[in-house]
Order: sequence, then C-alpha cells, then structure tokens
Amino acid sequence: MSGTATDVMKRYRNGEIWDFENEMPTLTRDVILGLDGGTTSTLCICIPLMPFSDDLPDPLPVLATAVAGCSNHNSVGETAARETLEQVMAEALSKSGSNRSSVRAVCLAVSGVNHPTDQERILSWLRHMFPSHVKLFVENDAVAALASGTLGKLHGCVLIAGTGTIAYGFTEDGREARAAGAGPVLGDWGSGYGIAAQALTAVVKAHDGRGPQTMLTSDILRTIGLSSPDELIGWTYEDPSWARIAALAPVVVSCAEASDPVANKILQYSVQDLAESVKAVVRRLNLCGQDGNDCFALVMVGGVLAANKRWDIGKEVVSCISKDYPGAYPIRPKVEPAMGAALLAWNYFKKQSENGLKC
Ligand SMILES: Nc1ncnc2c1ncn2[C@@H]1O[C@H](COP(=O)(O)OP(=O)(O)OP(=O)(O)O)[C@@H](O)[C@H]1O
Repeated sequence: MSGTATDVMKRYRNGEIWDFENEMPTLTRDVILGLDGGTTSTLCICIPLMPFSDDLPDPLPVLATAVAGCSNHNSVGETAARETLEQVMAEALSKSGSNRSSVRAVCLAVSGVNHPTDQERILSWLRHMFPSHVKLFVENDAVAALASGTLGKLHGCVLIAGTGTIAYGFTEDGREARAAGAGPVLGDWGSGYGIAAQALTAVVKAHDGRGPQTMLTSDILRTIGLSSPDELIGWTYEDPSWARIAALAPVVVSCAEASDPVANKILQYSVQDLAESVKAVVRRLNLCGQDGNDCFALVMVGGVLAANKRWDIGKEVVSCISKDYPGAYPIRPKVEPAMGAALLAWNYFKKQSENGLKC
C-alpha cells in the first residue's frame, strides 16, 4: 500500500476512512491498537492502518479510544493486568466497529518494561489474545513517548520528567540507551519527586538550623495543611507514595519565581540533572554526529517540563543541552503516548513496505 498526501486527504474525513462513493465511513478496515499502560490507568487507541506516506494526516485518524485501570503487573499482579488489557482492547475495538480479526498490530507501551524477560512475558499474554499473523510489540513507556513526538520514528531522545524521570534514546540503526529512571533512591533529582524531596529536606534543615531559612517552609506547610516542620516527619511516614511527595514540585517553582534562593538552587540543580541524563544518552549514542552539530529530536514529556511563567524548567533544560549539542531540536508532542505506540507499529509496516516486503 502506498499513497501521496492528497490520497491521504481524500481517504479521511473527520478522522475516519471515508468511502466517498457511498458517502459513508468504510466499515471493513485493518486497524492498529496502541496502548499506554500506566500505574494509574491504561489508554487504548484504535487507528486505521493508514497509507504509507511521509505526510501523515492532521489530525491523525482515531477510530476509538478506551480507558481502563492499571495494567502494570508489578502493581496489580499478572491476572488483573491481563484482564485489564483484554477489556480495554475489546472496548476500543467494539467502539470502532471492528473486531479482533481486523487487528494488524498491537503495540503496548508499559512502565516497568526494562528487560527482555519483561517484554517476553507480556508478549506471551498478547499472543494468547490474537491470531499468529498479528504483529505484536511491547515497549517501555518512554519509547512510546518518544514516538509520540517523532510520529512513530525511533530516532532521537525523549526526556520524561513527571513523578519520575528518564531519558531514552535511539539511533536510526536501532541502537538504544537510557539514563536515570532508576527511582528516587537512586538519584533522579530532576523528577517531581526529586525536586519535592530536596525542598522538604531544605525545610527540615532550616528548622534544625542546619541550612538557610527559606520561604519553602511557609509555602509547603500551608499547601499540605501543617503548622510546624516537626509535623513533616509524621506526614511523610503517613503515606510515602512518590506522587504525593512529587505533587509539591509546583510550590518549589512558585518560591523560585518569588526569588527564594533555596528554591532557585534546587531547580538549578534539577535542571543540570535532567540535562545530564539527556547528554549522557546523546553522547553514548553519538546522536550529534562527529562534529557535535547533527540535528536530533529531543522530545520533552511530563508535568515538570510544562511551561511555567517565569521559571520554565523545560526551557532551561533545553538551553543547557543546546550549549553542548546545538543540533537538539525540542518537540512537545501533540498526541498521546498511546498514539505514539500505534504509530510505532504503523511505522514498522511502512518500513516493510518501503523495503518491498509483504506486510
Ligand atoms: N507547572 C509545573 N511545574 C513543575 N512541576 C509540575 C508542574 N505541574 C505539575 N508538575 C509536576 O509534574 C508531576 C506530574 O507530571 P505527569 O502527570 O507528567 O507525571 P506522571 O505521569 O504522574 O508521572 P510519570 O511520568 O513519572 O509516570 C507532578 O510531580 C507535579 O508536581
């Protein structure tokens, strides 16, 4: 299958493949399922197998989406994770008017896929759900995040900074490298958790007389409804979940915006840490070429990198990376990681077709 940009425009209307002869959506079609399996929810997106053009339609055609709970087997166990996946894919297919026999590929991006054995285990679940001709992919969620910025091409580096952080990159010939993403105990200081943990530490140090006074004390205590730093010990033990601590990151930003030197220092350190993760990946993969000036996509994802009025962490990170690697071009994805996952699978078929292979 191949198609020009004009063909693509002709074949889509309102995000559906359109049967122009009969003025109705085409009912029988090959579809791809892209899934983003997070710790809180799982999103499944069903797209048609689009024509293999370099100019993708804008907006990208979505036949249906479905949302379910957690599908991370580390959190909910294998049986519940499999059931959630089955349910969310069945719902997306049913909403799109398709069924399992229309599925050409499934790409599942999940957090916690760090090793080929994780991949194999999840692949074997999918193999039981679909006929053998269906192409199956299981990736780390960072890979889908990269693809959501590059529209399916695995080339460049993604930096995710939300509750946690990770940098993940690919060369055009498929080599990959990652940095950070090992969790707060192992020093992800640029994550929401890392920023908030440094701020809480600064508050306790100021209270003890081990560090400078900071407006973080009043602002953090007000935010979490405590009256003294002494109560922080009980507060952290009460529920040490990463997201609860990480939710304090915007308080650090507002204190830095109000020129608090301690908050400023924390953010500057976090910016350096995030930039170092990306630079480590770029260096190991030589994404910037021999002279250091080659262009590469730098996909920026996550709440910490969202634009703030005056203290824009994402902008500072890019500026820090650009000093060493001027070819880094930042992309803030317009589509969901689940779409990134679906586009990864589509790109696989596109490459097959370009190489003259049957797909
Ligand atoms: N304006 C902001 N500036 C800095 N940090 C922010 C801002 N808004 C939200 N955050 C932080 O972003 C984090 C949430 O981001 P996001 O929703 O991308 O993460 P997540 O999906 O929960 O985590 P992860 O990507 O690690 O799984 C929270 O820690 C929050 O404190």
